[in-house]
Amino acid sequence: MEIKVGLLFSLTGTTSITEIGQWKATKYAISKYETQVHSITTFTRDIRSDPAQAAKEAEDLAKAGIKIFVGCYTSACRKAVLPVLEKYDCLLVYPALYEGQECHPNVFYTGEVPNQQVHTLLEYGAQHYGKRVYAIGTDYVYPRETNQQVKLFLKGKEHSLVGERYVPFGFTSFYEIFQEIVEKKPDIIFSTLVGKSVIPFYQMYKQVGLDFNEMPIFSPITKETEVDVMGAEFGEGHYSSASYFQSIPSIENRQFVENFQQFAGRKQPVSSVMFNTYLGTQLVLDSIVRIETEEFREIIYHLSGRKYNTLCGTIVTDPNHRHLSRPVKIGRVTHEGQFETVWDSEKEISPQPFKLNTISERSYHKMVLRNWGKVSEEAVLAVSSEGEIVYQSHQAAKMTNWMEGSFVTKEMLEKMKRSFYIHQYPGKEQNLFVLKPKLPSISSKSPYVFGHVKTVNEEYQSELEVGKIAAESSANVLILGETGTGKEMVAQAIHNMSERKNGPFISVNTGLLPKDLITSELFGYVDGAFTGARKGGSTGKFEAAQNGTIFLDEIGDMPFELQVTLLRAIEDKKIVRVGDTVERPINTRIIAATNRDLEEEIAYENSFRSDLYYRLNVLSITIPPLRERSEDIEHLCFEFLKDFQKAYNYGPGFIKDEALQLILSYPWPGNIRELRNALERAFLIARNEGASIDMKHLPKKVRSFSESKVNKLSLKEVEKRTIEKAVNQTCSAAEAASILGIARSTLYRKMKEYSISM
Ligand SMILES: Nc1ncnc2c1ncn2[C@@H]1O[C@H](COP(=O)(O)OP(=O)(O)OP(=O)(O)O)[C@@H](O)[C@H]1O
Repeated sequence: MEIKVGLLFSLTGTTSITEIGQWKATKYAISKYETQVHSITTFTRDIRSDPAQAAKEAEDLAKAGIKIFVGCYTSACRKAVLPVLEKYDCLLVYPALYEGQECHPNVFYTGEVPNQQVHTLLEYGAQHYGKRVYAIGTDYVYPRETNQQVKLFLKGKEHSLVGERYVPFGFTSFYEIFQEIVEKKPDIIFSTLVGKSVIPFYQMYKQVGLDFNEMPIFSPITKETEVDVMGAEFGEGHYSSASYFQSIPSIENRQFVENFQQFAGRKQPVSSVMFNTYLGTQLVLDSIVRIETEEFREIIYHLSGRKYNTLCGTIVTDPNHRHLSRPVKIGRVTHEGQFETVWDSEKEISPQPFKLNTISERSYHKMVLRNWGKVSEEAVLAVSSEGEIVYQSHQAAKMTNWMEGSFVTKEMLEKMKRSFYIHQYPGKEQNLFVLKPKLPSISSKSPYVFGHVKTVNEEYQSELEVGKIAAESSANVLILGETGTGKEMVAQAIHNMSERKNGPFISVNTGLLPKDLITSELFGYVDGAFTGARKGGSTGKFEAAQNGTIFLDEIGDMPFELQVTLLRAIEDKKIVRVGDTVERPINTRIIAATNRDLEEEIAYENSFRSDLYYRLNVLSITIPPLRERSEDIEHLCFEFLKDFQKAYNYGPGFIKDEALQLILSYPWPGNIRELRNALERAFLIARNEGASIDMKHLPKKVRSFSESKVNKLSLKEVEKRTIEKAVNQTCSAAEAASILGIARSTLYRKMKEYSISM
């Protein structure tokens, strides 16, 4: 008899580390039949961890007359080939542990289902480590579905899920997740990560200093193959469960491992996923040979209810849903990278692929929600009619700290209403909530006041404490902050609160002055000092600020060669007018400001004198940009509205909720100045209409911001890649900066931001 078998495995792609071993196991099982009278031809297709590729390859082979398939490790790939199996009357041996919830007539399932593998693991974890579980998984069907069952299981046992995170296929940067794990202090970590993400996850576990004796990882997936790739030192002490481990000490198993490694390569680890693949292939080939047909219904019928003695004990094919009853073991990784059995069911555990009272049955349009939640920065929450949280977008989880699967109590709802603006979209089976954080209202938290500057932001408040110290002394002050953050207002407040308050406050923007006029503006000049000089000469700003304060704005823009003159004046407390020889004493407090990073300029650009910097920077105040203190936006808006009402006699005193949300989420690159201007414009238009301020009154770039958020993210990505490319192509930062057309200091800053190294 001639048998053709299609092998659908990912020989490349993120899950290839597991699937290559499965592919070898299938070939090994088939090789056993090659000596018999039957000829078996295999057709291998690399499905590249990609469901669409799996469906395409399966269809191509099915069209060519292949009836028997083995493979499709991920549930996404399996689900993608089901229509092909139906259309061409084919059989798939699906040899991976999976989430259950399926009983397809064309599939023979030889992997473990959650009640066999996951529940046993969790039970063992609770008994030996504790009941608080943190779940981390790859973002696709198996982990999400498995965790739904984990939640049901935990709820029934009064255990708790303290964290639940999903990462995309191939994800590698787990640092932030480990920070969360450390914060939440679970007793065990339950991992359903698949593919290449498994390796950095276990490696980083060790690097961040976690202890497997305190908080081990329990994973139904991470087996001998993955431990081999990550290195035994990273796998050691963690747990998995399966029917089969390479370390099963029987003579038969040692023989099997020996023979298989002779076939597949000496170093090939053997895992349960591979054993299940070998077993499934062997059982199906046995049936075909016995009943002499490739007709899938006949094969299934022949397999149903059969009992087999295998290397891991007795296995029975369930006649109803074609999953296997089997014994299950829990193993802990030794320092040699093998599993030491710490628990053994000894008896078979029947498969229960269908959980009762499933959450997913109720989760209407869940996939749509999930996809939306991924691309959107909105905080989206779906709550079933019974009050269960059936879905949270990443943002929502971050904001609420709630868990999927938990129930919203009355208190939680109250708290939600206090903290968020809630847009509710009622559905048939569940309600959708979109949450937007409310800022603490002005009345509930009175702002910190420093002159005319008010803030509820704690970081800014502690900076302004330095302002109070400055007001009580005569020390020079350097104010740092982006344009429009209110540097001049802070300088004015320091002056007004100081003992010089009755003296003048003179503001000079050194950045705006023409280079050849800076000295005469600051220090004055005598008659005939230069062409065009006013008759009788003129006093400069320093003298004008006598007994008061001089505010030197944009000090970072002052030409390098003039900085020394300024330094001398500060050190000697004397000035000489241009064209004069007489030294005049000055009693002026200096407050300087800049939006540039002077330390970087000193270090990398050599465009600012360090001695001047240290003279000016006796006390420094850094004003956070508005995007980092969005809690200040609401009260600023209302202060501005009051100012405008006074200035224009009347006008709107309110901003509609939706417009306020937009204002709160916009990053305000021009800071308070931009906010004030935007609001003044909105005030005037709304005033004309006799209405409150609404979305339509805001400037277009503010209105279009929320739609462009996703693009903005990718712009950042593009920026990162461009810098990486320039850095990789060149040998020095100077060269890379010149290719990019940016200052070297900017390049260093960006490289730091994106963690790029030379
Ligand atoms: N705390 C505040 N409360 C109310 N208005 C403020 C506040 N801070 C700044 N503003 C307003 O924002 C605008 C910009 O402020 P200011 O000129 O002090 O900023 P700046 O940082 O010195 O700007 P630049 O860097 O461009 O010189 C002004 O209209 C000012 O009135």
